Amino acid sequence: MGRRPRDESDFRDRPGKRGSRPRTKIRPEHTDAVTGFVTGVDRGRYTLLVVDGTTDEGTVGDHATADDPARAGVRTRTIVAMKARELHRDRVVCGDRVDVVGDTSGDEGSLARIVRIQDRTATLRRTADDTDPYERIVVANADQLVIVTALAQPEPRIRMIDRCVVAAYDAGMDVTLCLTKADLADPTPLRELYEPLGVTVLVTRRDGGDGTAPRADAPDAGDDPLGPVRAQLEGKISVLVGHSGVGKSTLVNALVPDAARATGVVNAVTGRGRQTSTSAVALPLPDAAGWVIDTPGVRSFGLAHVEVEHLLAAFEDLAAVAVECPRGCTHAEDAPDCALDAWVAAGDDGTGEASQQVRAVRVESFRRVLAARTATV
Ligand SMILES: Nc1nc2c(ncn2[C@@H]2O[C@H](COP(=O)(O)OP(=O)(O)OP(=O)(O)O)[C@@H](O)[C@H]2O)c(=O)[nH]1
Ligand SMILES: [Zn+2]
Repeated sequence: MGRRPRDESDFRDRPGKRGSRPRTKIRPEHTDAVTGFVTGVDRGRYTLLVVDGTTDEGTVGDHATADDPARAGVRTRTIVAMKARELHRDRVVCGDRVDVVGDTSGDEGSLARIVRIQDRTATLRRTADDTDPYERIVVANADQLVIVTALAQPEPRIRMIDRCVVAAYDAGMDVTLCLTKADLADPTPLRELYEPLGVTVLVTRRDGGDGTAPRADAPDAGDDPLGPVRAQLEGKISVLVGHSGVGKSTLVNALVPDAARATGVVNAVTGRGRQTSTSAVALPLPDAAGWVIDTPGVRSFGLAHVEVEHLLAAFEDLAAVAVECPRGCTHAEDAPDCALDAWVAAGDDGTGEASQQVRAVRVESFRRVLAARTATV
């Protein structure tokens, strides 16, 4: 098993010619830095949210002590920043929390400086293709990947979904599968394929009313037609991916009423059209109930960097079993003496553990995404 290939964030760790002498002896402390939450990146200009400590009356309010501008209920203001030279080639991505100094007023024409990238909880990565060892971080610190897939028009592509699942689990993120266009096809087969993987499955359909807005395919949707979808997004940072035509824009526009305007703000700053932009953008859900990160440029993930053991770690029950595997076990279907097979064969031992069939489906599902890691699409 190879080491995880280096990416840009490892740049500073690279030993110099004379050992590990740091690049700069003394780094400025920047004790006056505030935390920014990166909501957009475009051509070296970063759109950030910072905590706005003042109230409407101009006095310092409770929010001054809040430290995370992405948290629900925190009052924020938008600023524009550039990367300080000391960050070298380190990439700042959507979802990052950064230390920012300089003019953080957000006034027109103001430009602050990002001096540090805070530790990331999750990093969603992609490579250009599976043979490319160079990986790029696409989004940082997201809680879940929401894979938007149409049940028809276009037809769902299992292999693509599996690959997204692998990328998310490798990143340390949860997975939600949002099946759209339930008015055209039955969601049951896909639900049965993904629930054993620990994936939350949501279903939406075209609303019978005005015909355009989607609604959740649940009997108890209540007043809010997208209630179950919103509940799954609440308080979280969710990355949405999906192929063209699956209804992702329809969904985002329904969830974030001023999504078009919000992305328009980014355009105003950069003078660049949304359609040609391939960078991710974070959109706030109403009532500060979480964030949706739209990824217009990301249609798939190269998985060259994903290690089997890292992926396995996302399947806690299987990982516990696999400690009994022979050294270097691939855990694939043809792996000799893989402990997962013995676990399935043992089935229900009368102690109330999962039955043989449930175990078999679980292992099969794991092996399917494991295979998708290296299969060509
Ligand atoms: N029948 C049906 N059509 C839908 C549904 N949701 C969206 N559509 C239609 O599917 C088409 C594609 O929807 P979009 O929201 O533009 O899809 P997208 O994934 O954003 O695609 P791009 O804009 O190309 O990235 C549009 O004609 C929508 O009206 C649905 O639930 N049922
Ligand atoms: Zn094994």
